[in-house]
Amino acid sequence: MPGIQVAVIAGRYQLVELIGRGGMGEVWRGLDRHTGVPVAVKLLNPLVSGIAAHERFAREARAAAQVVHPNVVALLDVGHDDQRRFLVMELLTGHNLADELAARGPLPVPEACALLAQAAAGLAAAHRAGVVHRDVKPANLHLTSDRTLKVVDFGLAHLAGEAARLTAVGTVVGTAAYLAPEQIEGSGGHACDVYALGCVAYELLCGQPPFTGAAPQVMYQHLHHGPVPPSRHRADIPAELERLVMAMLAKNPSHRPATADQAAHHFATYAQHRPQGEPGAGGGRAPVQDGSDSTLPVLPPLTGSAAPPPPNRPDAQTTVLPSVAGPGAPGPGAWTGGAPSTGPWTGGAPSTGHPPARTPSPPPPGPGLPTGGGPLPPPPGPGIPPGGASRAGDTAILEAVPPEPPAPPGPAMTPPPGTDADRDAGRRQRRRVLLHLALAAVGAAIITLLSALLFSSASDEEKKTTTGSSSAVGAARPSPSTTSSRPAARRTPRPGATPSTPRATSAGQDRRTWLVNLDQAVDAQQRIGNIDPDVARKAHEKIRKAAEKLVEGDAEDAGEKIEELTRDLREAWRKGELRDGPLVDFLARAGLDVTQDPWRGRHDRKHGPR
Ligand SMILES: Nc1ncnc2c1ncn2[C@@H]1O[C@H](COP(=O)(O)OP(=O)(O)OP(=O)(O)O)[C@@H](O)[C@H]1O
Repeated sequence: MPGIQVAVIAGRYQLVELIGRGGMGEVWRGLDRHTGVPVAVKLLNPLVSGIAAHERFAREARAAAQVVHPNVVALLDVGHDDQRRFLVMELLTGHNLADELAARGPLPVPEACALLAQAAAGLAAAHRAGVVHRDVKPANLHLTSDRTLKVVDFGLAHLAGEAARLTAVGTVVGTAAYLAPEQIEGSGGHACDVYALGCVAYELLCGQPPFTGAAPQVMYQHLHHGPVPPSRHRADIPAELERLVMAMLAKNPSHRPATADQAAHHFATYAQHRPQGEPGAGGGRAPVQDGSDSTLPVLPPLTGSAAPPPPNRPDAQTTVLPSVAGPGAPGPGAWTGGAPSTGPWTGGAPSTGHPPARTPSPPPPGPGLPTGGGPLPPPPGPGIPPGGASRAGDTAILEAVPPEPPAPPGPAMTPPPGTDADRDAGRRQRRRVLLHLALAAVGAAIITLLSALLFSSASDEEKKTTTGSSSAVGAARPSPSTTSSRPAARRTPRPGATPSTPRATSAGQDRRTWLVNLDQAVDAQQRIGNIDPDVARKAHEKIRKAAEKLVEGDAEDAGEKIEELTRDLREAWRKGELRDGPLVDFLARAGLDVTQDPWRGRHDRKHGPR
């Protein structure tokens, strides 16, 4: 990492060997000189990290500090040394479950269940401490060399009582393949983690997560499709285990196991399961937890069906995605409250493979509230790798709901046509799509207003001499009809149009969240490589300065910083140092199209885009 000159952090932690690099910095094998104990030291890289990364780092420390459990990585110390923030954790040996899956494919049922029991136990401990992980996926489940599973990476966690969320208005963080429906809609509590663990269970058993494909399609499926029952992938899955996994994947959070402890308890039971005729299959450790449900399920005879070959599993990377609902995760009381009386888990209904009926979506925020919603439907999103469709695990800033439904679901997921229930379901689904589109349109207008607020504070002189970015804000505001068309990115701003300034006065926080979004868009652009590193570094720097100005209460200076940034990026685009990607789209959606010279139209680049 640039800037690391010394091998000892805070006079105590000796850096011995680099273990790996993540999105926020580096993790080193280290030695605590005071105790002689080997440790892992995570260092935030100040050069590549923006304000969102700083928040994420701090959040990881706060969340991990509150959870003490054998199935959760232990946080030992936190601090900063010169300019570098650091975390000290217990040093984990082994590898993560994503690597395990890649090496071995689907795991034997008892072994998968033993691991899932441990993961659920760790998550249950987090939930008891008021922490929701929100990014449960195989890569964040670490398997030590003695087969103890540890939940790691609380960088996206939500902490009880926390007022502000890390994610900006209109975004949801997580990894598309493991996102609960309510998380996609911008809300959710610990049931999100239960759902995500259900996705992991599915993947460990079937070799692929329940939904695959491009990220928008995967999110659409999380919202609207039922998963293919695991027994269609492999024959040796006990029916009760299938029922548990399908229940964890219920669209309605109240139809899932009420606690992660319950799931842990049942997985631990299935870990003891021995298929008939198979002596003592190895299951690894499966600690029985202090779950509230003491009724052990009876394992039924094995079912049998042909197992189709699993398609490619998408890489699962943490993603920043626009949500379709407003900010703020509801407290546990909003969606828990005891075992539900209906639903696939507690109601005793046989697993049919049909998605359970959705409860109404979380109510949209009232007027005036900062609502979410990606401003516009996805062009192929920023996460789309050059020359191909985006995948569920790709880094992306995408609409939560794709403008067009993906390929029709298979027969196991679709109720037979013609019944009243089907027609009702169809009507419900159409209403949901319309609601999502409407929310997306509202989100588009609001994010534009936020940027208008930010930029309208620039001085008149500045407005005259800039390339018209302020003017472009008002001119390029999307209308609701644009929700199903191409983004504003390719629309020419009208020079001279004036931005409209909303009367809302909670603009400080809104501007700040807009900046966080912008900062994340720079990160996302960097990940796909379509920005010169120096341009990216300067962009982060300007955003950070703008954020500082906002904190100081100087919105005008903050606006000037962003105007400068817009000019820099226009120039970078012209020189070929910035190409299509999440940052360009993000700015375009805010009415700041850096691909256009507002006076002459689209720039001619000196160099081709790719
Ligand atoms: N406590 C630990 N002990 C040993 N290795 C660790 C520990 N924590 C993280 N690592 C390893 O260090 C590497 C970097 O981890 P880090 O959490 O920074 O990034 P990541 O999880 O890969 O990405 P991101 O944080 O952006 O999601 C990974 O290979 C991870 O397995």
